[in-house]
Formats: sequence, C-alpha cells, structure tokens
Amino acid sequence: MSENKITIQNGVLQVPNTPVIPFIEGDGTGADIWAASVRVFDAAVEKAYNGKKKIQWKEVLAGEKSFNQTGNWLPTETLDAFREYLVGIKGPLTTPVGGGIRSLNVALRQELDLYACLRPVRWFEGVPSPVKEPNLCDMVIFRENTEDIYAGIEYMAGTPEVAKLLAFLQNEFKVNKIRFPESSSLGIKPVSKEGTERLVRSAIEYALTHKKPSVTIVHKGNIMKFTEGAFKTWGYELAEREFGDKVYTWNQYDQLAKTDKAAADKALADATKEGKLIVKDSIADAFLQQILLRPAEYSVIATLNLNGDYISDALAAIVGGIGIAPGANINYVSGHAIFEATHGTAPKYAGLDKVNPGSVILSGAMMFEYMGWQEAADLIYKGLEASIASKRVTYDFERLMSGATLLKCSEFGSEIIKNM
Ligand SMILES: NC(=O)C1=CN([C@@H]2O[C@H](COP(=O)(O)OP(=O)(O)OC[C@H]3O[C@@H](n4cnc5c(N)ncnc54)[C@H](OP(=O)(O)O)[C@@H]3O)[C@@H](O)[C@H]2O)C=CC1
Ligand SMILES: O=C(O)CCC(=O)C(=O)O
Ligand SMILES: [Mg+2]
Repeated sequence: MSENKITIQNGVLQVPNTPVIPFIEGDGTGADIWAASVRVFDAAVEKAYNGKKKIQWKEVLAGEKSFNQTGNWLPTETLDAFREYLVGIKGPLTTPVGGGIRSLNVALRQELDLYACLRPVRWFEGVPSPVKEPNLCDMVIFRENTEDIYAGIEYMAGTPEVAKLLAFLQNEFKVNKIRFPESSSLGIKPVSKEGTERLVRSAIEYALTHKKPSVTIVHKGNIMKFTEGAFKTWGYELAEREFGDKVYTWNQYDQLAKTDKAAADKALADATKEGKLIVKDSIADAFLQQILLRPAEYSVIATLNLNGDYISDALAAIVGGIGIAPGANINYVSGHAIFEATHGTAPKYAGLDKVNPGSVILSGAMMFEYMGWQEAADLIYKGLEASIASKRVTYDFERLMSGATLLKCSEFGSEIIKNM
C-alpha cells in the first residue's frame, strides 16, 4: 500500500501528508473553474502547513474530454482511481436531455455507492440575495444519492419494452389508470428501507455531532405512499429505534396526541428544552414555500434523490445562487467521497473565464474538512469571505451588488488567495 493513499481504518480516515487525490476537470465551464480552484487549494494547504502537507493531484478522465481522448465517457480507470484513493473531487459533467448517455454524475455516485449527497447551505455576509433575511437560511441537505427515479429504470413510449411492461401492469395488476397507455413512457421509482435508513442515519448522526436542533424528513408521501411515504415511516422508525433518548420525533408526538394532546405538547416542549434533536417531516411542496417564508425552522434536511435535487438549487438561490453551492457525495461506511458543486456545466459561459468558481472551491474546503485539514478549509472560508466583503466578485454577484468590481473566474481565485 502506497504511503500516499488515503485509507480508512476502523471507520477513521488515515490521511498522509502528501495524499494523491484524483480529480475530474469537468465539461463546459469545468476547465475554467478547475484552473482557478486548484490554485486556491494548493495555496491554502501551503499557507496552512508551510510545505509539510501537499496534495498530489491526479487527473482522471470523464465526460467530453474523456470521450474525445479515449472514446469512453467514463473509463474504468477513473472509477478504479476513485475506489483506490478514497477521496476525490470533480467538476460538472454534461448530461444530454431526452436521450444519449445517462448521467455520468449519477453513475459515479451509484458505482461507488456514495449514498449521501451532502449539500450545506449557508449565507456568507455580503452575498446578494433575493430574500430579506438570507442569514436565517442555514441548512444542510442530506439527499439520498443512489435510488429513486435516478436509478434510470424507464422505457420510452412506443418501444417493445414499454409495451411489455404495460401489458404486465394491466394483466397482472389490473392497472387501468394510465390515461394514454398507447403513448405513455414509463419509469420506475425504487426506494428501499436500507437506502432510507443509511441516509436518515447519516443525517441524524450529523445533526447530533454538529448540535443542530432538528432533522426534517422531506417527502411527497401523501401521493407516493409506498416510496416517499415509506421513506418517512422508515425514517421515523430508524430515529426512534437507533437514537432513542437523543431524539424526539413528530411521530411520537402524533401517537401521544391521539389520546392526550396536552401531554404531547408538553413532551415536545420538554424535548426541545432538554436539547433533544427533533425529528420532524414536511411534504415537499409545502416545504419549498416554507424555506422562503420560515427558513429558521429548518436545519438538517433528509430527503430522496429528486426532491434533494430541486431543494438544493432552490436553497442555493436563497443564499446567493449556485455560484457558491458546494457539495459532497459520501459513503460514510467505506469512506469513499467525491466532492462536487451543486451546479452544472453552465455551457453558455464555457471558456469565457467568467463564472464563479466558489462552488468547487467550497467543495474543496469541505473535502479538507473531511480529511481533517481544517486549517486549510478555514483559510478558504477566510479568503472567500474577505473577497465578498471587498465586493470584488464574479458576474453573478456583481450584477446584484451596487459598487462591486467585476472579476473573472481566474481573478476571483487569485482574490481569494490574496485574502487568505
Ligand atoms: N453534478 C453535475 O455535474 C451537474 C451537472 N449538470 C449538467 O449541467 C448541464 C447544464 O445544466 P443547467 O440546467 O444549464 O444548469 P447549470 O447549473 O449548469 O446552469 C444554470 C445556470 O446557473 C448559473 N450558474 C451555474 N453555474 C454557475 C457558476 N459557477 N457561477 C455562477 N452562476 C452559475 C447560471 O445562471 P445565469 O444564466 O443566471 O448566469 C447558469 O446559466 C446539464 O447537462 C446538466 O445535466 C447539472 C447539475 C449538476
Ligand atoms: O447529472 C446531472 O447531469 C445532473 C445532476 C444534478 O442536477 C445534481 O446532482 O444536482
Ligand atoms: Mg441538480
């Protein structure tokens, strides 16, 4: 075993001083963003550890660059590298709409079983926002990352496959509610108890470790009873079974309130006063208006794949847009993790050295925190905060700030380094 590999022993990451970290540059604006980000990462590590620590970057291919060079969108070598080196980082990869290859981003998450998509959402002082009090929005999304309709089990209208599936549903299950069966495409949404439990467990453990007040299970269980609804039920059951006294759930409240509403109110108030973690739930559509109107009531969010995708961009917009929305895809058991921005390839800006590299830079800060390199992460936060405070920012912030100086993507990276 090379001394430059990050490994995991008894659940604890072992990080050498000069770890090899595989990275994917990314499609579209990925090249611009990566060039700016990697300079920030190296500068933060150098400044934090005076040359005692240094990352050995290892480029691995995926997406358009990979296809052009190898004829393969996601080479086995790339998956092998992420498996071998445990921790990696990536830029965005393009997914065509309505046909063509399936998402390489989703494929990476599924192949490495990176079941938790962790996306922290917080406001940085001075960032322009469409809401009056963006500081009230301080949430961490745990999005299930391997199941749901992202499993890609869908069949196109008019194909023999869809005809077979339709016939099966009609003959075996007497399904007669498909409005236009002859022209319907069909998709299947797998949601498992195991998948739910490991995601909700991660969210609760995170909330307890970081002393957060609540975990909200966000679902559309009124309509999709056995997938989204089961996610809620399994989530509550897991919380009560595995975390016992450390949590109080709205399910416990509801059970008690059936016979004694006053006692239930008191139990909830006591649990809150005692600092227990409150595990609650919200139906997804209502949740999306609540995050605008009452964001302070939400903290850690546990949700399924599609809801998590929508919620990520919606919450990012509240705190200033997806230019500064970082994320991580993690398997907390194997230790495998790939860090990446919430945003996509923003193709219209490709090659213009224009977009905000903040999301990938903050994803790198999350990676350093995951590796235990907190000092390097803190320098990145410091550099970013000071750059925003001096109003020297990329186009996305500049167009919403008065008196700001417009910087290119690369210049914003340099600005962060200057302010570390
Ligand atoms: N994990 C991944 O790799 C992801 C990949 N994708 C893929 O990316 C492609 C493009 O998707 P699309 O729906 O256009 O979404 P994008 O997130 O790529 O872009 C949408 C808009 O968000 C803003 N934006 C995005 N990135 C930045 C940035 N770094 N700085 C500032 N603003 C930014 C821009 O807004 P404005 O126009 O207002 O300037 C942009 O037009 C698709 O193929 C999609 O599948 C999408 C999401 C995640
Ligand atoms: O894989 C893609 O192209 C889109 C993924 C996405 O939007 C996300 O993970 O937030
Ligand atoms: Mg998305």
